[in-house]
Amino acid sequence: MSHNSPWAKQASGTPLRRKDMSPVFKTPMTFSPRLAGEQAKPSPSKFELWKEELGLDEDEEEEEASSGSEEESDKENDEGNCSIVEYQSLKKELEERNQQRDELLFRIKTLSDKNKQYRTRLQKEETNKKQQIKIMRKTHESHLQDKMLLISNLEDVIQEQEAKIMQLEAELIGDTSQESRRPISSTVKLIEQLKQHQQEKADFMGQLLNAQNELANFKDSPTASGDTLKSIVSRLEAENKELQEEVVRLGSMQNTGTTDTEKQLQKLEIETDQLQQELREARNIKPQVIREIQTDTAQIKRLETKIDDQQKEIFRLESELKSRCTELKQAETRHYGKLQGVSEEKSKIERELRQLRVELTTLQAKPPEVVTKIERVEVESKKDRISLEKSIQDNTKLQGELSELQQLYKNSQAKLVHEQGEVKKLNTKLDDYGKEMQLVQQEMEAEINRCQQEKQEAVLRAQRQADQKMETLNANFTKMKVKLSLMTPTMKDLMKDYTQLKKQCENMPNVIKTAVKQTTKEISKSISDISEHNQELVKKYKKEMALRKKYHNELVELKGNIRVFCRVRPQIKEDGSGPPATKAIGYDQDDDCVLYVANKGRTQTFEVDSLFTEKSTQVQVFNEVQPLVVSCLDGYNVCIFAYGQTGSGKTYTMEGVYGDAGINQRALTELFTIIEERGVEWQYTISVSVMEIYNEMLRDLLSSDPSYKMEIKRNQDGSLYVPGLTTVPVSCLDDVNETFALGKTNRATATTNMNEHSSRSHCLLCVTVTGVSKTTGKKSIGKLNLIDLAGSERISKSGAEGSRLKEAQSINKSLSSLGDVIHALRNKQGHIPYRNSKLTYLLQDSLGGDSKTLMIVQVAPVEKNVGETICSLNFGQRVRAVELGQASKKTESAEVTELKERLALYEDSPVSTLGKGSTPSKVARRK
Ligand SMILES: Nc1ncnc2c1ncn2[C@@H]1O[C@H](COP(=O)(O)OP(=O)(O)OP(=O)(O)O)[C@@H](O)[C@H]1O
Repeated sequence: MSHNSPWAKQASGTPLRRKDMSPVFKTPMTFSPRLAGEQAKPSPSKFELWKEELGLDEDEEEEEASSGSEEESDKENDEGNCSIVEYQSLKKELEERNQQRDELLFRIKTLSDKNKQYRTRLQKEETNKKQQIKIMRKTHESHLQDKMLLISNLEDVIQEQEAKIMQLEAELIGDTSQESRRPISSTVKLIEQLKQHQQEKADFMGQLLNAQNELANFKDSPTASGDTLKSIVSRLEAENKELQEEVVRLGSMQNTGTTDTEKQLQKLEIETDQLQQELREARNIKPQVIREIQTDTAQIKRLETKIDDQQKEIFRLESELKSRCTELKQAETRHYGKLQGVSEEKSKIERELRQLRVELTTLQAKPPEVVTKIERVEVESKKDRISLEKSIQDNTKLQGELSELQQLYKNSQAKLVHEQGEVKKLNTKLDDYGKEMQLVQQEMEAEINRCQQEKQEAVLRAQRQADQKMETLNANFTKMKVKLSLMTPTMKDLMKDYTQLKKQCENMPNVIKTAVKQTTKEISKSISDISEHNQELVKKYKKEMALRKKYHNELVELKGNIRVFCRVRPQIKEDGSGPPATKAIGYDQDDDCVLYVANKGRTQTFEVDSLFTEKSTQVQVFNEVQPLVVSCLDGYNVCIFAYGQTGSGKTYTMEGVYGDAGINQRALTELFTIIEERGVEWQYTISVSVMEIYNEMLRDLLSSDPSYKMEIKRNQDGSLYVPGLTTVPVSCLDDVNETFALGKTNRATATTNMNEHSSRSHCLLCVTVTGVSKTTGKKSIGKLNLIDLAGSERISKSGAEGSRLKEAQSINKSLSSLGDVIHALRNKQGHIPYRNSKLTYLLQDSLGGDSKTLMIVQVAPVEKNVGETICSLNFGQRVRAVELGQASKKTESAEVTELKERLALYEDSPVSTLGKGSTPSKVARRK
């Protein structure tokens, strides 16, 4: 953060006023006059400020408030306009300031971009530097490789020297005798060879030192790779070993030489040890160096310090070198001393030699023992000379070594200076970049400071303008206040009104609550009234419905309509499951004679005379048909037949199941009960006959030969009868059950598959009730036909073939004949086609005569039977429209009966018919 920042000022101990800190774009409307240092004045209300901001005309306000003078209003108007103009100019200025601020921000952004560019350049320079270091490292490596080559060359030279030494040794050992002959020349040769060896050794040492320096340099160089360092160290070790061996070898060679050389060798050995020590140190430093290599470029600084260390090391080496030079000088002086000693000895020996020569001459005459002595002395003097020469050679060699070492030192120093120069260059570059950065930063800071100053100035200017604005506003406010004082009486009135209204408003929730309560009460009361009314209406409706039914029944009675009941059987397991087994029949809640059938998304409504749902019991069904059944006791012909598709429950309704009897059994039971009740006045006889129509063949199921085809005949009075039909008198329920059982047995013997057969034939139970009044002798003959029709079935749907097809065709024929008859009756046609089928022909009396007829339409409740259900119900609707005319009782007086009996006897005609009302006790003809 720059020190020019306003926050910096605040921190320095002179706290900034809030006013100074407010942003340029602060709305003057929200500025507090107290903060502006103005005299305390009542602050304008929000409403006034809002008006001011919107620039509402003062004039308008005045017009609304009071009828003030026009002059005053004009003045105010001008002032208002003035303030708007000022406000707009302030706004413009603010916008300009904002633009300036944006420009400044843009400039700051460009500066920061520049800064980024500089940074990237710096990074580039750094990478260049790194590359330079890499290149340097590579050159070092190449240097090292050169050195290695040199070492290998030296090795070759050593080998050559070794060969030479070997030769010399051989010469020394093998040719002692020759040497004795040419003592002086061989000694000189040996000395020369030794000198050569020493020079070579010095060369090696020089090389070794070079290698050592290189190693030291390399050790300090952070750029050398760990692996190469490792290999170089190992190579140097090997070289060192070889050199040591060489030294040992040379030592052994010189073993025969002077003790000075031995000392020299010892010194060299010490040096070698030192070198080894240094090598070990280098090896110890090696991992550290590797770690240093692995660090990043930030270690450049460390490198610098290392360079310093190197310099120190160089100084140390210099001092070491110096000490070695002094040592060498000392050795030289020692050598000179020794040489002097040797020369003195030589002169002494020469002297002695001369003496000895003299002696020799004197002794030449003496025995050969003296000659050999002379020779020995000669040899000894030669040896001394050789050692002297050797020492001189050593000395010159050591001087050569020294000069080489100095040269090497100079070279390494020059290198060091060059590298230091490089580092300095890089440092200066870095300094330059730093300076550049500082300059940029300074520029930026100056820019930021300038911007902040401008900002502050703008804020101050805005502040001043806001103050001015506030002054005008305050003036306006005072004027407004005056106006307000003028307005006070009206305001008071208004306030009164307001308080009254407020009170009213406060009371409003209670008023509303009470009103709501009252209304709720009223509503609930009216609802209860309505529900009561509704209940009453429902009652009335039901009453009406009952009445309607009653009247309808009466009407039906009068008109002789065929009654149509409907029974919906419950769902059974044969219906299956899934969508086809869903229920498709619904009922009306209020009207128990209406049912709905859902078919393909549409609902069809059917009305019947009585409806029995799935829940209806056999008892309920019988209770409904009971009056009809009982009417046969009064001499009426009654016909009840069940119609419907296969499996819709016709047999269940008519015959019932074990333990839950159907209409047939219950009807007879009921008849017996009533007969018993009427037993005082009436004497009744009941006879039954059971028939079936199968494939348009009429069969007597109580006959001994049930397969015999029966015929239907007409009496002279027009009534129908079946000649030879078996009629069985029944007087109790057991008789009835026995008769039914016989009928069933005969039905079973007539076919191999009873069940199939039973559903494929129409079954008729004919009950004849004859009653005679015990008092008047009046006779009544009533007939009750209970018919279980075969199931209607669509051939295409059932896919019937063969005998099944024939059955279906005959059933459909008889049922369609029934339909035709119903159609003709309904349309009151002249000709009714009864004779089209056995069924219609047999039912002629019941359908067309004066009988009471009831059809029970049986339907299955599930979706898959909807088509058949609708067909059956449609048929029921047509049947229901048929008017047969009022049924009449079949009664005759005692005289008529007597006459009839006489006539019968006269005619001697057999009387055992269905239609004639013959005595049921009579046994069938064929029996
Ligand atoms: N109201 C009912 N309650 C209980 N089960 C019933 C009812 N109506 C019919 N069923 C059962 O439905 C099945 C078929 O009934 P039923 O044999 O009476 O039909 P159907 O119309 O006489 O057939 P078909 O024309 O083939 O002779 C039977 O198992 C029967 O017990």
